[in-house]
Amino acid sequence: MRMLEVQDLNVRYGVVRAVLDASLHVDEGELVVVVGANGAGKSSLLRAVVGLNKHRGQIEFGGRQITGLRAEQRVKRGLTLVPEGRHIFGRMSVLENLQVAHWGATTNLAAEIAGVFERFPRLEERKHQTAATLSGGEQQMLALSRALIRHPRLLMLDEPSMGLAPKIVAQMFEIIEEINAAGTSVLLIEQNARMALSIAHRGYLMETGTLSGGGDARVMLEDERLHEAYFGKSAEAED
Ligand SMILES: Nc1ncnc2c1ncn2[C@@H]1O[C@H](COP(=O)(O)OP(=O)(O)OP(=O)(O)O)[C@@H](O)[C@H]1O
Repeated sequence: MRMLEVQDLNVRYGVVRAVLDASLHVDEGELVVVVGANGAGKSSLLRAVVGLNKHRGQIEFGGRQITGLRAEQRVKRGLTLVPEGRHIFGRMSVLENLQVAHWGATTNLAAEIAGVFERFPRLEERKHQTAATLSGGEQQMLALSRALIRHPRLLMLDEPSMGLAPKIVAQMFEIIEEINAAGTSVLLIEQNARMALSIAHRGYLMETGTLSGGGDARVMLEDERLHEAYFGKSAEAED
């Protein structure tokens, strides 16, 4: 079943056309990645899908049009974005961040928090620590947990590897793969193209606002044309 279907999406900021007629889809259970350079329009695409950017085009989620819905209505339907820069509440503790993320949900808070701590024991050790004092990797775990505590149907992640050490990046990708294997559909946006494609089912390439590809991620990994432009940096990081 189609989880997300985006057709002819356009985002512009004044005269800057950040996303040009972009079409993509994510099927239920899929892990799909959009790779591309800095400024290619990847964040603008995700922000439009969740309703944070003005946009033109069609967006269907779970078989229903969501194009006219506001961001909070889209989130209620199960669409969640973990934005670049993480967006956690720095002055609140880990526990408080999780409590706030759960507001309005009908599930049992204690059970949900226990679930988070089972997945991320590191967060339990630091549950009373102020979020701003966590390491980059721990902050990313907290941001992910804040999204997962609401059991999204589609988890969208904007550059989860940003600013993290290579070892932590590898852990983060493992966690994303696990979340997807446990049944959550994932749309991931990454500059770390090699690693992202190595965990994805399918991949798209974004270049100056234009989206292409959409095929098997393993085939993209072997595509010579992508090697020089997009895999160099991640190859260095692995050395
Ligand atoms: N609020 C804004 N106002 C004006 N221009 C913007 C705004 N946000 C983004 N842009 C421009 O739109 C283009 C796409 O930016 P976007 O952040 O979507 O790219 P990206 O692929 O996510 O890049 P990065 O990985 O650097 O975040 C860029 O040229 C950027 O300068």
